[in-house]
Amino acid sequence: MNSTHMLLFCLRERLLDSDVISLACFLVEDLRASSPADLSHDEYQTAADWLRTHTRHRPEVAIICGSGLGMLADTLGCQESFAYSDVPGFPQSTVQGHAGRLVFGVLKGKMCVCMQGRFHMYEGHTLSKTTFPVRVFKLLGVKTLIVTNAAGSLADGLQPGDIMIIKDHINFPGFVGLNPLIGPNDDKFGPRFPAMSNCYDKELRCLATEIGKQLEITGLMREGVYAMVGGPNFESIAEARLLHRLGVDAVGMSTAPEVVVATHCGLRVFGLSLITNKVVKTYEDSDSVNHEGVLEVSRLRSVTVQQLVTELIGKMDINNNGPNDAGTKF
Ligand SMILES: O=P(O)(O)O[C@@H]1C[C@H](O)[C@@H](CO)O1
Ligand code: HPA
Repeated sequence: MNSTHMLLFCLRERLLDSDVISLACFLVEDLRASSPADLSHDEYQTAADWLRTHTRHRPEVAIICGSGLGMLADTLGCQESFAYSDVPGFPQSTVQGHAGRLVFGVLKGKMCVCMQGRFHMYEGHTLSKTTFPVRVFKLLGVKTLIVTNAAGSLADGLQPGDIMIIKDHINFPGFVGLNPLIGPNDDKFGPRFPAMSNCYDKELRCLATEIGKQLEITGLMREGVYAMVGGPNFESIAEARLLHRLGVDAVGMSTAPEVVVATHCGLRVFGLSLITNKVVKTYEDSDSVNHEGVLEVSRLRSVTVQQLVTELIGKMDINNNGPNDAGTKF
């Protein structure tokens, strides 16, 4: 059932009023038109070639830093960094807590590249721009992508400061046709219909849990399902209740498109959410979330996240490309 069918179903079942349906159909079509896979292979290649000529680093692991988690990049040794504005094709970061730098370096003997700041759909970037760096990383020879984000908790067992290892995601924008893979498929990157049932690598999730035991932080860690909503507003109480009933453990405004594109091109993915707030689910609760509070919790826990990611990179088998890799095509 596509989004228009879904809206018509709601109308028939008298779940929504006809004016709301017309407006929603209009918005869905409008959003679809603004986010096709509109970049050519050459545009990714140009960025990758530019980076290859400007650095001698040849990264195997890429890390995307979530809100307030940019200091992950500070731990890299032998650093070389580039402002996004200098790299051909890279969009600009516009969100506080996302510095807008690409940092190359070495962590535990492995060559890494770190995005100090990511791109979000709500900033007005098309989804192909939002996920642009992921394909550039693939062209640079990256095999594993680590995604981190700040997220609100819907699960009773997840408190601010906890770390949720992402087991799976719900890509809500994808339900209404906002998917970075929409448009002509670039077969050089991956298949028209990629599977998403293995997108968060099981071996890396197990390894992270083991590392959590060694770091004595198991009390802070659990696995869960992350849901991406479009943002930029935080959830209404009715939306929070809906997400909770759907089995979502943590909600945020990023990550899913990056993981879809990474899985499409055969990258192995590990994801974690730093829980920065409880999502308000009752009308009696006078709490409300704000971005400054999100950044504060992220920064307070960033050393722990840094230790977990560093140990994970140190212990991961770089030659295991995970179940989605159909062989490198470049
Ligand atoms: O980039 P992430 O997903 O970590 O950022 C989250 C979602 C919003 O961009 C912001 C809200 O505070 O943090
Ligand atoms: O509660 C939240 N909702 C959506 N995105 C978020 N990012 C941090 N916290 C949240």
